[in-house]
Formats: sequence, structure tokens, C-alpha cells
Amino acid sequence: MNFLKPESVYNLSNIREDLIRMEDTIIFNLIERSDFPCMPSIYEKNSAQIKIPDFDGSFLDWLFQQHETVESQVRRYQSPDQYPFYPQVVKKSFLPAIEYPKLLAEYFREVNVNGEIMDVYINKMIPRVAKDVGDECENFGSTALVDIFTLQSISRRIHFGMFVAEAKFQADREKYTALIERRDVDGIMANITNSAVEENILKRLMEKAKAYGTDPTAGNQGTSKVHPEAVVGIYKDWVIPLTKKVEVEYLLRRLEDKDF
Ligand SMILES: O=C(O)C(=O)C[C@]1(C(=O)O)C=C[C@@H](O)C=C1
Repeated sequence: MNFLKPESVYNLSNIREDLIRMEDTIIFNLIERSDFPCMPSIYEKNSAQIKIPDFDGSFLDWLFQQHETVESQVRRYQSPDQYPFYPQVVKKSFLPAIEYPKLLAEYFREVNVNGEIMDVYINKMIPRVAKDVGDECENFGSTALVDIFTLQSISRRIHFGMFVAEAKFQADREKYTALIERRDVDGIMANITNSAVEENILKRLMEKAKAYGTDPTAGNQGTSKVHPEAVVGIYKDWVIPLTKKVEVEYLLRRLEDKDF
């Protein structure tokens, strides 16, 4: 889909196509992450193992903030599919602003679940994919870089929930308006849920993770670089539920933007 062409954005099959493409990026990032151990020191605030001058936070916080500061200056966070983890470090770009058409309700920047994504990534996802526990001091930088790419790819996927939600709202304004007016969270959740689509995603992920993680010429001897079940579990337990959370949060406020 093309953000400069709103009609392409409100098309659920276009959106789902993009979500499928993102699976590839996320799986490859998780495969990269599985090459390193858990590496607890890089997530620990003011770790004794990694002393960072004049900084209050973890090594990952430090590196990620440098990234977001740089990337914001080339307009990363102007794009409606990009949400910063550290909004306080985002800078204005020297490039001219891109005039995106209005694609989402006016408050959309306030829907940001990156805090929660960071928490489950460090505490739940990494233990599922990392090769073992402990630190590997020589790879602090490489691991934190992979973490940044993985977190960004997962965050983009989850915040895409707002496009899904907007497409669903526009396809049936009456039904969603009634649910939103009643603050019927369970009703909204039931209506945005499509179990067949979810099951398909999980099946496809299993096959993709097996294929992408294995040497295609090794036959049955090949061992997968990432446990396919771990990738499926990460989607089932966090990626899809957080996407749905974003959809519901976005929809609950949808009537605030009356003219849209
Ligand atoms: O494709 C949709 O309709 C979505 O809402 C996205 C998504 C997902 O996260 O992949 C979430 C909820 C649905 O049950 C199916 C899939």
C-alpha cells in the first residue's frame, strides 16, 4: 500500500499483504537474534558490566536513542507506520516535511504500545529464541543492534493495527459506532477478530520459520537456526494480541474525530 494514496490504505487485503511481508522481516530478525545468548547486561539499567558516561539507562536504551535521534532527522517518525520507543529524543528533520494525506484519526500518534513491546521482547521473546543464557561481552554491540532492528520490525507490525482498525471502521461505521458508544470492548474485540486469518498466519509462520532457518540443500540433516515453535509462539502470545490491543485502543477513541 501507498501512504500517498489513501484508497490503497483502507483496503483490508492490501493491509494483510503488507502484514505477510512483515513476517519475513520479523523471522529473519529473530533468526539473527538466535545467534546470540540472552545477554542480560545490555538490558540492565546502569549495568556494572557496561559503564556509559553521563547516561542513566541500559546499553540498549543508549544505542537505540542514538538511532532514533539520527533516524528522526531523516523523517522516520513522520511516516504513519513508524512509532518511536523514545519520543523524547526525536528531532526535527532538516528535510522538508512530507505532506501525507490524512490516513488515521487525529489522535493516532497517541496510540503507542512500544513500552509494552520492549518489556515483552526483553523478558519473554528473547529467552525463547536466544541460544543460551549469559553474556558474550564481545557481542554487546552486535546484539543490541539486532535488538533494535527486531523491535522496530515488530513495532511496525503491531502499530499497523491502526490501519486494520480504520479499514474495518470504514467498512461498517454503523456497527462500530454503536459498539464504541456503548464502550463495548468485548464486542469490539469479537468483531475485529478473524480466527481463520489468525490460524493461517500461525500455520504459514511455522513453514516459513522452518524454511528460512534451515539450509535448503541439507535435506533432513539441516538443523533450524531458530525454533519454528518459538516464532509461532511469539506471534500467538504477543504479536497478534498486541496488534488487537492497538486496534481496540484506536477504535475506542474513534468518535473523537467527528469529521473523519
Ligand atoms: O487481519 C486482520 O483482520 C487483523 O485484524 C489482524 C490480525 C493480526 O494481528 O494478524 C488480528 C486480528 C484478527 O483476528 C486477524 C489478524
